Amino acid sequence: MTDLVVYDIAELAVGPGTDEPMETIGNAAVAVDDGEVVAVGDTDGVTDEHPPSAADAAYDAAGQAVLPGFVDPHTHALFAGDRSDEFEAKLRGKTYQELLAEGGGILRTVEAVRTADEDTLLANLRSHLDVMLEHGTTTVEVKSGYGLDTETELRMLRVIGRADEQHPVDVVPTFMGAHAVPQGMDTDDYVDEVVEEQIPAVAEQGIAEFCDVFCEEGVFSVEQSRRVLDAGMEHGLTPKVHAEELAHIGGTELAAEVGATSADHLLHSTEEDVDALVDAGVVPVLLPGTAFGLGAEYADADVLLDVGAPVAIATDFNPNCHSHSMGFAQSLACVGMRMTPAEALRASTVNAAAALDLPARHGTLREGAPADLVVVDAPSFRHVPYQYGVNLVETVWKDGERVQG
Ligand SMILES: N=CN[C@@H](CCC(=O)O)C(=O)O
Ligand SMILES: [Zn+2]
Repeated sequence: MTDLVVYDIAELAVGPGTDEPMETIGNAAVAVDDGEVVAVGDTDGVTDEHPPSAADAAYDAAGQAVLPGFVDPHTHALFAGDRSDEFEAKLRGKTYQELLAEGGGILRTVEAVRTADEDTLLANLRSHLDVMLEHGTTTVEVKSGYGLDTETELRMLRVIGRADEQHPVDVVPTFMGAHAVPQGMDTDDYVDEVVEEQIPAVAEQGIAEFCDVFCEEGVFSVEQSRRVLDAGMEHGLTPKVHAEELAHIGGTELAAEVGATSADHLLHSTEEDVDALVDAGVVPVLLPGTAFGLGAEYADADVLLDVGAPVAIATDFNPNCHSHSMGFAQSLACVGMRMTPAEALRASTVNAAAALDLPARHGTLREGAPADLVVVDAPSFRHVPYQYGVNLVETVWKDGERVQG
């Protein structure tokens, strides 16, 4: 017995092809059993073997496209407070660094998160996950990093874990105690605290998978970042790096050196950095929404794509980049970084899954993949970036369960 058959799909995006970023099948169908894709192909072939009338559920997707659920591999989606006034300050010329130096930016969110109780934080995160799911995201990475002390960092990671249990969207937890330096504290002293107190406590509770660091001019140096990532690895946390966002200081090379799963931002990376990433198998995660919001130049996706790097994109959803939508990230990737819609979809699915070390087939709709399916009310995946500013997502299944629409 088949759990679900989606048939008459105008265009099914199955995953990367041998010679193309995204292989598609026209007039397609997909059959699902036990949360997994069990058959995919043209409608006649699939429905002969898995008749819609005999399935537990069937969906006629005539005129619509079906895509793998989006994987958003870089967010700071757990926060409290409101920083919309900083949006205006930045429009009047204030820089991100100036806001942080004045105790604004991340440090303002830290104040709000420290005083918020666990249930409030959970409600905040769940409401953001709802919006992400409405926009087709079925897996998201969420970082801590607005606590900057052991107690609050642990509280954030507990909330991230509870949200993962309660919400249909899969939530991947990343520890980011080294997101900023608490006000009035010496940076080296704070790195000592992250290394000696926060990381062991996080590891003991087993509540994070990755350890990330803001390797940036005026925040954590390469040396300080290396200490954090080394300590994380000693405690079983896989490294990720915020690299070359505001200036070039060597975060990309550090990511390559420690064998990070991903290096993220890369607005100021050089060609040598790109070679180092590719040689080390580090996934480059580009965050076009951040460049858009900062009014900065976009990352150079071409130089990465030209050497065959598995470019991923993410929303970077946070109070400084308030977008939940991977569709909007795709529009920006196309218009701002000249990626093709097929490259942008691949970057939002299979490559984004690689940025989270997810098992093979995640982010595809091939046989054996998790049945994370998104139906868009348009005839092709190309319409997702093309129709910017609207949400085309109509229906979403997560692990074969209908969770949206
Ligand atoms: N740049 C560092 N961290 C976040 C921003 C967090 C914030 O401003 O609250 C980022 O990746 O964009
Ligand atoms: Zn970030």
